[in-house]
Amino acid sequence: MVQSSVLGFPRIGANRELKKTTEAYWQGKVSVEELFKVGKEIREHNWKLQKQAGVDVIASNDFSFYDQVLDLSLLFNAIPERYAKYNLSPIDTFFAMGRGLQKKATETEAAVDVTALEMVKWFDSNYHYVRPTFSHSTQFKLNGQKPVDEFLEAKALGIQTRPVLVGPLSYLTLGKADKDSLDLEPLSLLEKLLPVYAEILKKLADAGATSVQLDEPVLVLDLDEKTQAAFKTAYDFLASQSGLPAITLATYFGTVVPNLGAIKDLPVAGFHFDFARNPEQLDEVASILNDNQTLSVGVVDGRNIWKNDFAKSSAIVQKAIEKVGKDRVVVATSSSLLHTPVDLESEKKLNPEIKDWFSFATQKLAEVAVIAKNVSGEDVSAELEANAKSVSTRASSNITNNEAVQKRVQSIDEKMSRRLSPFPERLAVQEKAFKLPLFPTTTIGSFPQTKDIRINRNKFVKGTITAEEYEKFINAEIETVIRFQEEIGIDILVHGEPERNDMVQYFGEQIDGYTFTTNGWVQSYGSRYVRPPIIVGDLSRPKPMSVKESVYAQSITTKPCKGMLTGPVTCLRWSFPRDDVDQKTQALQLALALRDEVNDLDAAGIKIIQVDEPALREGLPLRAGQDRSDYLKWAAESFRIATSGVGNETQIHSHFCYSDLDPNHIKALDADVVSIEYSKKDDPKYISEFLDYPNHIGLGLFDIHSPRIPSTEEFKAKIEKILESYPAEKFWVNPDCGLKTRGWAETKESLTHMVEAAKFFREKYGAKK
Ligand code: MET
Ligand SMILES: [Zn+2]
Repeated sequence: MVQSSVLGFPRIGANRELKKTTEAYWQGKVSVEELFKVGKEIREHNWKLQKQAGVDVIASNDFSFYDQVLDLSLLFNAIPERYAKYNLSPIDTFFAMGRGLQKKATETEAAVDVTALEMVKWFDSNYHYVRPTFSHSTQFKLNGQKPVDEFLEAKALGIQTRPVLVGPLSYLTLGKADKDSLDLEPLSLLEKLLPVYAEILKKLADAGATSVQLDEPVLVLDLDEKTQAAFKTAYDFLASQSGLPAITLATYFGTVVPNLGAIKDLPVAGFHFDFARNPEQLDEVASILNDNQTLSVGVVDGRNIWKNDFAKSSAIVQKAIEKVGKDRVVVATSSSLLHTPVDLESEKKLNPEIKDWFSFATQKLAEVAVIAKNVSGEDVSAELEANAKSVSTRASSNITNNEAVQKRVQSIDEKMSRRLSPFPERLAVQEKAFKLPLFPTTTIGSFPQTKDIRINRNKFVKGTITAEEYEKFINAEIETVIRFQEEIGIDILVHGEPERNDMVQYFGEQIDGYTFTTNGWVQSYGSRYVRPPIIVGDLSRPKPMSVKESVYAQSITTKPCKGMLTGPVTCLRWSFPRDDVDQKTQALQLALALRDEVNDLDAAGIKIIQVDEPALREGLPLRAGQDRSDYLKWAAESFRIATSGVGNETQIHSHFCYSDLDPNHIKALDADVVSIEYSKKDDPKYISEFLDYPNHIGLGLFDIHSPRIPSTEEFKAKIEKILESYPAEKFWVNPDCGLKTRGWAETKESLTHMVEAAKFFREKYGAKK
């Protein structure tokens, strides 16, 4: 019998239990015991679910209260001194590293004030991991034994699991040197790190684990020779230790072929590869296996929601079987299912025709099991037949096809993606029109999404308040936000986005060709989950989407107020895209819809329009090469199509966050002003990369992921430092990102301090002139 395997299951709980208790814990509303209890319930539920679905190899340690990479930093004691010094409990240290912590002193405890570690996108997904941060003083040692505890928990239920850990090379490569140790190369820590890996693996073996999954997704990136060679060092070392569990080395999200040299001859028990994304790598990866190594064939896609095509997947697995034999093949999900919603069955409102095309994490469990049975020769003809029917109905459905949209994409001409005049000319016109001071202050768009806002939105969705009542409520929210900004002296206002449940979903709901879930939550970072809309067909905008709110906001203030839109690439990346049409076509369809919206805003008198593209970087193909340059071209083209229908006097802004942005990627967008995440960078090298960026930039001055309030002095010091190398006349003052996840109290204080600091420099520089 061919085995089935799942590399990891969503840990948020079927009803977002994890979010609810972690947030309650942070607010001091539930005890740490309650927090741990809920974690345990989620894990147990997930394991049982997988067992019942007939999955043979079930992961443990795929659970985390925040992030699985941060789990390792805690486990290996990679805790920078600025956190360690407070002697918090392990879980509180963990949360402090993940989200920062600011606490007033009490009679028994000292005050705490520390920012979060850097958070970065997990490969090309919208999941964010907390970047391991090393310094010369990092002392790896085991700090707790979470993987063992969770293994034992499953074992107590009678479920033998395969613990999963990020492997040593990925852990180090995804990390960085801390500010105080910038000359430190993470990879140089390998020798010190390996014994700690061996120690935890040994403990797992002692607890009864016979195999472990070590995730080495960095193998799908471009790796230098040194890193490639380090695989041999690391896995030889682990193989030389006695009594460790058998290791399956797992990669996903791409092809490993360019790095085959790194894994050839590694003394591991088996490999896992992503064949959902790169089926063509089969021949080459199979050729490096020795006679005993197993081949885990990832065919059930962990990154999308489309029903698996059993015939296609079975054929891939069959081919693997022909190469290495039945007993060495395992049918698996392509990656952890972390990136998919938990259960399709909780969707009660989906059009049944469309619902039949989908498969969420829970359904994917059954899919791996069925494919495994099928290739083992068991009779699953009923399942195969039903599956083939769903797949063919979707292909021929008229929900997916809209001829008018297809024609419009075909007729896009080059002029549509060019602004009227080059930036310097636009700038001259805009300076006259807006008369902005030096260091203009602005925010990224959203203001706190209060409980009141959510309650009223729910009432409106449920129909317990009328559209008029809801509009009145939203307008009052907008007014509050406008008055606050006026009061503290912000220069370019925003309306605060209170009407938006989410920056992509809000637009998706108004674009034909999209569909939505009611409970399809996916973890984005920590306790922040998103409900990605699903692109099922050709995309078009039947009517204006955001004009009403923007016009209202502008009507109640004399200061310029930005119109706010989500860009085509971000709409695409933060949705589940179609898998039957290429991404470029989907982006161009979105670009045309947004172009109509930008033009409508402009015509309605909104003269500063921000089109956010925070997902631009994450969509970048993971390896350099043709795919990557093609992507950059169509991504920039989509943005420019969306924003080039307006005159020179209209100022186009864009915003980018959560990523290591390369200024070259954003140049081609030709936005007049961009804002980028900067608060956690603090790295002069990074500024210098932006020096020749011709247009204006706001370097984000504070971390909106953390409730921490920077003082005016802190803002001043930051600005001062930036001004050492960055020209004042191009410099805008703003936070890292939108404030929707923050509370009002900290938002007010932080922004007030930010504006005070900007005013200070305005005076200082004004005096110089
Ligand atoms: C993740 S980028 C967010 C941009 C959006 N305008 C906001 O302020 O929330
Ligand atoms: Zn942002």
